[in-house]
Amino acid sequence: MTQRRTGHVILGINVLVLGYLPAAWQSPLLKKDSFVDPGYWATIGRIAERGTLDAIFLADGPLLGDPAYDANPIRFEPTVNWGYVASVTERVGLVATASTTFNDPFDFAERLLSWDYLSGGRAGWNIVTTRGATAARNFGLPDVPLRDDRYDRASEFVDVARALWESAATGENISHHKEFFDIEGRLRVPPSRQGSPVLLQAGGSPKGRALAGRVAEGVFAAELTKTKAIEHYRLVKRLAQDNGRSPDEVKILPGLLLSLGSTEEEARRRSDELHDAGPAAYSVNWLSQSIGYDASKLDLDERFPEEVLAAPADPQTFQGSIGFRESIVAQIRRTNPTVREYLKQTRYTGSGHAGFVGTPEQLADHIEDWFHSGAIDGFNLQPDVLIDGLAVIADELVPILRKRGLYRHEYETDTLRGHFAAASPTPDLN
Ligand SMILES: Cc1cc2nc3c(=O)[nH]c(=O)nc-3n(C[C@H](O)[C@H](O)[C@H](O)COP(=O)(O)O)c2cc1C
Repeated sequence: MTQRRTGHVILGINVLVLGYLPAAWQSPLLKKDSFVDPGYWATIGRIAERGTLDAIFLADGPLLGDPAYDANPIRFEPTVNWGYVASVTERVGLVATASTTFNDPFDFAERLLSWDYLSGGRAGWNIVTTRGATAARNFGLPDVPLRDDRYDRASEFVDVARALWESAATGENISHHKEFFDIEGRLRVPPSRQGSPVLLQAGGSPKGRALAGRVAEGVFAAELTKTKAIEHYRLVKRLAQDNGRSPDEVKILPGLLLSLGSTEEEARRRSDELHDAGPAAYSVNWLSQSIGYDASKLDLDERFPEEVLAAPADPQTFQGSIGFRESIVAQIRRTNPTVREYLKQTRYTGSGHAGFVGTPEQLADHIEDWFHSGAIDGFNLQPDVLIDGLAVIADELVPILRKRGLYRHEYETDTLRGHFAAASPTPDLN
């Protein structure tokens, strides 16, 4: 697909609190308590809005993260965090990740619609099913339910939430009696300016993609190569069509890890310095939990054994994300590195998500290429250190994209759903 597309890309920021690299907290621009400082969060919201960005995201799980592979183990609950940021911004969309495994749909639908209403119709929900026993133990379970069961509940959960949001508009009770939930009633909250929150989805297993095709208006994806990204882009858009929807109704937004500098050398130096300032075992631990194999047992100077790359012994009980795992394994198979080479490589190309190290001009080239190749509708950008990385996006990348006709000059709408609808339509899928 090489046709030139009309319209503009979508730009989201997965904030990851202080940034995606574990050394982000060492930035001289931060205070020791920035991650919980309302002033920090107001600044992030305002910089995003200065760049007329579409949305800021918060990835999340209901647990204290493990610093061995989680750069930001402590976070506020996302809807509350964004509720505060909504009060100091006007246009930027705000996306909160929340679990369908560990929430109650009535309570959650009411909380989300309340927040959506109060933000002026800027709320989005990133639907996830949560991985890992640590989260499960916070809810009285020894481990999370099996993946397919989690997605069955997710599917019904989303149906209930949507029906309840509908009830806010019609004033009629819903009567839902199915496998997971029994609900007779309606919400007391009024519909928001955009009707109800925008639905996003993250998770690339077959059931994850099926859910996206059926209900999601945006997908937060993990793509390491353009070829795979194009394949998955077309797959999810087709799934939407199979559900009687227009492919435009679901926007595909892979994550992209960023280290930016005013020259390529400066960007590489920044990336190297930040990586070197983080815990030595971080990338090995990250890889281990992402592929479901203890990578510290691998010989650093050997290539990855086939048994590590083959499908996880049991995809149902494998704790990580199938979507992430697939994209990492595809990358390893493509470049066939030793373990040491892979860990070095991922400094610049990303681990799970693709990575980009370079200048804002080069980043604009990359976005333009993937956009016109039909691989993305936009990116969910993930700066190494958020506070200055975000400023470079707003003040340097965005003006370049504008000059190239790839981004709008001002907000065209004031709701998140409006921002998505105003972006580029899907190119011809045939
Ligand atoms: C790009 C991407 C981002 C994700 N972000 C989160 C997240 O923030 N919180 C979470 O619980 N799960 C997240 N997940 C999805 C989970 O890992 C998911 O809850 C579950 O394990 C199923 O994922 P799967 O369909 O890829 O196997 C993400 C998945 C992908 C591919």
